[in-house]
Amino acid sequence: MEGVDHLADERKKAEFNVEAMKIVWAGSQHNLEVSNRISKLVADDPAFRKDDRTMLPRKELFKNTLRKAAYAWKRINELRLSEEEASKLRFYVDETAYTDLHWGMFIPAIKGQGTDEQQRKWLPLAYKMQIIGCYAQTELGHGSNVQGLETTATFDPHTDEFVIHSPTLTSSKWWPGGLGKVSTHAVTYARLIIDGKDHGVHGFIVQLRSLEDHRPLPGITVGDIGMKFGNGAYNTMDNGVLRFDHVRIPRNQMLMKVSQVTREGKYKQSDVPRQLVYGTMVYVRQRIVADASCYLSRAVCIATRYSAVRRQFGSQNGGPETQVIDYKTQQSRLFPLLASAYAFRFVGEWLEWLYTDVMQRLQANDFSTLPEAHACTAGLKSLTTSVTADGIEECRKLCGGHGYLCTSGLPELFAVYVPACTYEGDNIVLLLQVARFLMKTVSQIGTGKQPVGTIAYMGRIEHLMQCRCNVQRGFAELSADLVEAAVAHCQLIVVSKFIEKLQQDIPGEGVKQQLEALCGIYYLSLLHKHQGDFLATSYLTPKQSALANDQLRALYSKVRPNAIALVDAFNYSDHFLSSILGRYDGNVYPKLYEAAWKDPLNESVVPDGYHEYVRPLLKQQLHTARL
Ligand SMILES: CCCCCCCCCC/C=C\CCCCCCC/C=C/C(=O)SCCNC(=O)CCNC(=O)[C@H](O)C(C)(C)COP(=O)(O)OP(=O)(O)OC[C@H]1O[C@@H](n2cnc3c(N)ncnc32)[C@H](O)[C@@H]1OP(=O)(O)O
Ligand SMILES: Cc1cc2nc3c(=O)[nH]c(=O)nc-3n(C[C@H](O)[C@H](O)[C@H](O)COP(=O)(O)OP(=O)(O)OC[C@H]3O[C@@H](n4cnc5c(N)ncnc54)[C@H](O)[C@@H]3O)c2cc1C
Repeated sequence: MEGVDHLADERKKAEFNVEAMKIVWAGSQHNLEVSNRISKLVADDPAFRKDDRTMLPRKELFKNTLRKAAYAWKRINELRLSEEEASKLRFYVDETAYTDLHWGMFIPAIKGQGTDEQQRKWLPLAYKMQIIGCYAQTELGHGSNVQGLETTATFDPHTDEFVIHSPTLTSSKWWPGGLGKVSTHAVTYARLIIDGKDHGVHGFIVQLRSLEDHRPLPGITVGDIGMKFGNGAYNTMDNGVLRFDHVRIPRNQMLMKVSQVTREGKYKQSDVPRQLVYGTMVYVRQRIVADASCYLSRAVCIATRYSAVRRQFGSQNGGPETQVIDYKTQQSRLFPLLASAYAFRFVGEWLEWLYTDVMQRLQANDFSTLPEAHACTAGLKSLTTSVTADGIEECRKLCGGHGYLCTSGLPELFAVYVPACTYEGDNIVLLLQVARFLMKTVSQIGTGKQPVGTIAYMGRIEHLMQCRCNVQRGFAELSADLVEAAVAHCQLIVVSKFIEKLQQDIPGEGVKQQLEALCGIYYLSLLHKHQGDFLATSYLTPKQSALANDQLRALYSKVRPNAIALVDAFNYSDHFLSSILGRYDGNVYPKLYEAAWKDPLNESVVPDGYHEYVRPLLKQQLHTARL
């Protein structure tokens, strides 16, 4: 029924102030106000329609994305939106586009690795979108191993230029978003060669296409790498391939904050760690962690609302069947994901703080916290994206058959999100970085160096203090176990940041109690999942393990009446969710029925192809039957 809130009874059960929880989720009253305003702006504008996305053929889909990106830029300028508002607009438009790489990687790379002079030259052009850039690092044969890149940038002292070249097929740049069809420029990573000596990988600004007619410049071969997983989803992005045939660029287009090449061809290293060349990746990993809670909460919102609408079995005396959300099995799959969405929100806030702190220290030439920042961004990126990708798929299953329909919103959400486990660092490769950091810490504890920050706890573990280990010995052999240790370390960070959040003043009736329950669900469900490890290492007795499980079930019951209100607190509009199963009013069945008839296949009663391919079969059967 139109206009009726089918979830109204559920909402009445809430034991906390939902408006106050919205503020906690948004981060502040101000953030909530901006979110509300920009979300409405997008939802009310038919130019941002997205319900047809999974039906469009690639070329049409891509053109549509170009139109939306241009329109979004026009609105940002017309309405004089601030950077914060513009980035919210991007969030609510909810469509991956070349602009993500322009704003999210090209500009940060120039800011992080360019000299002041280079920033003065390139940033104003990029900010006005008079040039459009991408981040061209990965190659056909090399992704995770950045030091293994093959593209070369050879200094020519006669002309004061670098010659950018792709010496082999495997050196072709492959994957960069925005590269395939749109970018005019790329921050390109290549091996710096001076006088035959290889100085390793550095970043260079290279123009790819003419600013007049958009054609590739001489020596450049560029195009899109083809369709990716899922309908709609990441196919709005032009991930590209790029080859250089001795392309010349002026010397001052090497990004020279970390190291420089002089007019005479001398290589000079600044007094900063070479890892700053990887700085853009650290920035984006931190952004990805913040985003994980958004994607997971979307899926959880859909699955929770639908689980309250859906009924199966358990009818008493002809009454209604049981809401599937009341089954403990459903709760044990759904509520830990609900708790994870909140947990990732808070750890994302903390990571943003950590990143800002590290950047301020770098300005003052204090590089001491860089290794921890790298380990935290890499590890949390890996943990949160893996849990979120798996969580979206679990939410699809929680919605039964209807979750498989594109109109549930879940298939596209999964398809667009799952590459986050790979891009910006394969999740296992990143966990190995964390493991290396942990092993290094252990090796230093023995020498009396007290660990601080997120690894401070290691200094309090008795047997680690006795440990005398070498970072590399046995590392490869034990790497699968070390990856598990790295995940456990990251989980500890998430849990401790959730607990720290609870120690803050949190206004709003019942809000803190709900967050305490969710925090309990988060760590107890982890404890339950890994109880074998805890029992094997005698950190828990079987009795304690059983008690923890009892407590977990009790918390599910505590959260159950609040479940709908807890997902309402995410404050997502129906436009943003783009899911019939996740509709705010729970009016699922009539809308599913209505949507089916809008499918292009139902435009005609007799489908295209019937007369060519079906009718002849039927005729043949009639003929055979008569015989
Ligand atoms: C006003 C209008 C506004 C409009 C608004 C629009 C807003 C839109 C904004 C959108 C914003 C953001 C979204 C961005 C979009 C995101 C889309 C993502 C697309 C994807 C992009 C990519 O994938 S880019 C390519 C990413 N590639 C990788 O991640 C490669 C992974 N590999 C590596 O990082 C390295 O190779 C690896 C670390 C694995 C190994 O490196 P190597 O040099 O070989 O190092 P090691 O020998 O192992 O280590 C040496 C020491 O260095 C330390 N270390 C390594 N990395 C780092 C680092 N990053 N930082 C600091 N330190 C590091 C390492 O620990 C070792 O230390 P030790 O002390 O010697 O042990
Ligand atoms: C949608 C999407 C967008 C992207 N956008 C960009 C972009 O804008 N710019 C850009 O430069 N790149 C981009 N990339 C590329 C991306 O960064 C790489 O794909 C990523 O870094 C992983 O590298 P790889 O593909 O080489 O994987 P590989 O390293 O080849 O991984 C393959 C397998 O090997 C394993 N493996 C690799 N090394 C080790 C090891 N040392 N020990 C144990 N196991 C290992 C991995 O765990 C994985 O299972 C994008 C990729 C995708 C999918």
